[in-house]
Amino acid sequence: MKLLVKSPYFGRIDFREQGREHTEPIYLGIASFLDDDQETFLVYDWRAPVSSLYYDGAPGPAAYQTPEGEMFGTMELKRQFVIKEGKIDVMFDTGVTIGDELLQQVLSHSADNQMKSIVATIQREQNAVIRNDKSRMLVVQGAAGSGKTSAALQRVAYLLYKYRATLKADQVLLFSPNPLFNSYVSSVLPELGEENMMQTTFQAYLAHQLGKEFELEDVFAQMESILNAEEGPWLNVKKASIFFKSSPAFLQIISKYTSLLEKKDMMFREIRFQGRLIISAETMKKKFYEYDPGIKLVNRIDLMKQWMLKELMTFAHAERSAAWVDDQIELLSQEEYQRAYTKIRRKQMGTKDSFDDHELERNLLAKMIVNEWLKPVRKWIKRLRYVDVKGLYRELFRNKELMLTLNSGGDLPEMWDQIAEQTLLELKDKKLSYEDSTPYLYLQELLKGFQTNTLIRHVFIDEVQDYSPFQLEYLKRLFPRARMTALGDLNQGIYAHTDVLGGSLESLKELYGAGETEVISLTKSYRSTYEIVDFTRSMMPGGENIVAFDRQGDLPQVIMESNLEQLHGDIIKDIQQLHEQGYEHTAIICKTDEESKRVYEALKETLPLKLITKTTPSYIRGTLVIPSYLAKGVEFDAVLIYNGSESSYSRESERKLFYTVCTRAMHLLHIYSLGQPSRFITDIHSDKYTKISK
Ligand SMILES: Nc1ncnc2c1ncn2[C@@H]1O[C@H](COP(=O)(O)OP(=O)(O)OP(=O)(O)O)[C@@H](O)[C@H]1O
Repeated sequence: MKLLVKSPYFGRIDFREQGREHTEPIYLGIASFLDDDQETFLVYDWRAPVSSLYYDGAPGPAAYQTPEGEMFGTMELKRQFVIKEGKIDVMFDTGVTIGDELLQQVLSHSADNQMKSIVATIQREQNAVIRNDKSRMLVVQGAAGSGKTSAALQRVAYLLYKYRATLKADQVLLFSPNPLFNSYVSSVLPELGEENMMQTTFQAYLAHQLGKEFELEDVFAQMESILNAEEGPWLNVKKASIFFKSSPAFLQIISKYTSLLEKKDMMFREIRFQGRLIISAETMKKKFYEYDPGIKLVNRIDLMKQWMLKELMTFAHAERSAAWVDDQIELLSQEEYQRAYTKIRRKQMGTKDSFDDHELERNLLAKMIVNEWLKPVRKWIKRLRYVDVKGLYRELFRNKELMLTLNSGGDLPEMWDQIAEQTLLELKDKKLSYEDSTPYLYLQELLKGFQTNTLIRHVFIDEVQDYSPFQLEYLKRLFPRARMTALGDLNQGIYAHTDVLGGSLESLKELYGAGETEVISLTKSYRSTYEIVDFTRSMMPGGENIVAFDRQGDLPQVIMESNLEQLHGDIIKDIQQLHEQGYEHTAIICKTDEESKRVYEALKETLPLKLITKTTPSYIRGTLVIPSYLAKGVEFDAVLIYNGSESSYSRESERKLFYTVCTRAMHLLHIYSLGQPSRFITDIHSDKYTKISK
């Protein structure tokens, strides 16, 4: 209710139902508002069935879906309002779906460090994304700035409204590209009067599962090492390794591997206590293969747990008479002894044992001490740590024959020996690279049982092009009861593994099957001015399909600098001018974290800069210095590319990265270049940008 005080509604449609004389004015707002009679709607929630008329239809014959079926009639008026502090600011009558005037107004505003809701100006194709609730998997492929994230968030609000009796905000989970992005989008749902959905990153999930055992490389560290690497053997091996380990083929290999392990070659970790062997790996292996081969691998491993706990009990029993136990009893302080005494008495209550007998007392204390000392071992067994996942994963890279068999005789990557060597070295150091983390986790779960989450009903994956097929398959298994909404843009696939998606998000259909998947394309770009979209789309093959929203601005500038001092001087002047012109939320986008830090250090005395790193908790309003890959998903009034030179952006694999950073600009794009500009720029027709040589 409070939400409506300042701005009670943003739209009005006059609708006459078929066969009726009376035309009803329908006001739309971010929530419903009823008259005192509690029956008459004065304002309809934007998510109500009738509200879809506003988003989908133009004046004339119109229809909308109701739970009882389709309602036909005529829309006689469609009006848009901007109401601020309870006063009508502007008002338009529109003929087309949603008039461009209001959108023009909204899009000309300044950028912010937090995303805004778009309910007043949702476009028809975005509405289709928001209200889609039929398919198990909804794939949204959309150009940069086409409103994918916006549509996703309004969709969450829509689902929470439509299924309010059964769906709660904590049953909806959004996977964001990075933790910063979580903060960027976290204001939208509260602005719409809804509780926020759960948010996480894939990295956070990996860290939760594997972070204790390994030093994990995160995706940003992987990116940083690739971007900073010189062309050469290391880079080639790394790329080949990423490509292979992210592919569906490797997923198959791991599945086959576990089938093979059902028959032979399982590996276990022996159990020792105080340096003494309790159960050897060989004994465990023997036991494992003694179970009925018809029993599934995971279940056999679980059966082993019971057996091992029993073995441990036998061991514990015998251990009570060991000399070290007597030593420990001697070492008990008066206080500990008293505590033990009370504890044992409590346990012994009602039995005939008493603490009066000296031998019995010793036995009871011994039992307690041994149990206490063996607690970690018991926990270790209960957590199935005896399964040697690391050894088994290592084996895949140590044993080429095995790998070839699992790959069904297919070719391994050309640089297999180097890939294997590199992987083994890292494992030895207890390190797990980003490309190994999901496969490793997958193997672990196949062996120990999948930890599924059945609470979550809707999973949203933003920037889905940044996930490997392997990771997506993994998420599908992790959330067996959830529907999935995947939003992405292949042109922004900036990570090395993203090529694996094979050039089309259509391949995502394979995840749940074409019958259960719907793909919606958003081709119109709203974020940037016409000039910026026209420039950036020229960088990408197929970019001509991106439609620019007609909001005029300056041509992008490409400023060629001959030395560092001059570059820095011009950037300082530029930022100062932008501030004077009222552009407050701007970014100097660098290629890497390393470069960002250098630029920040060089300019921070003169400019009020904020450095963004992967550990920064939230985006701040102001002038940011930010590495390319952390600028994903967000936007700025003006973007200054720190060095868009040929020496900095020349690898074909960096084209998408360059495109992604340039598309972060809403109103102005200034690309600085130390020396010759990147080929990604010079390939573009020169009338699409202003070239300035300093
Ligand atoms: N219908 C709309 N009405 C008003 N603003 C909109 C609309 N659609 C998109 N926008 C604006 O366009 C900008 C880009 O939207 P959004 O970030 O959702 O796009 P995206 O497709 O996720 O972009 P990218 O893939 O480049 O990160 C935002 O400022 C958003 O508010």
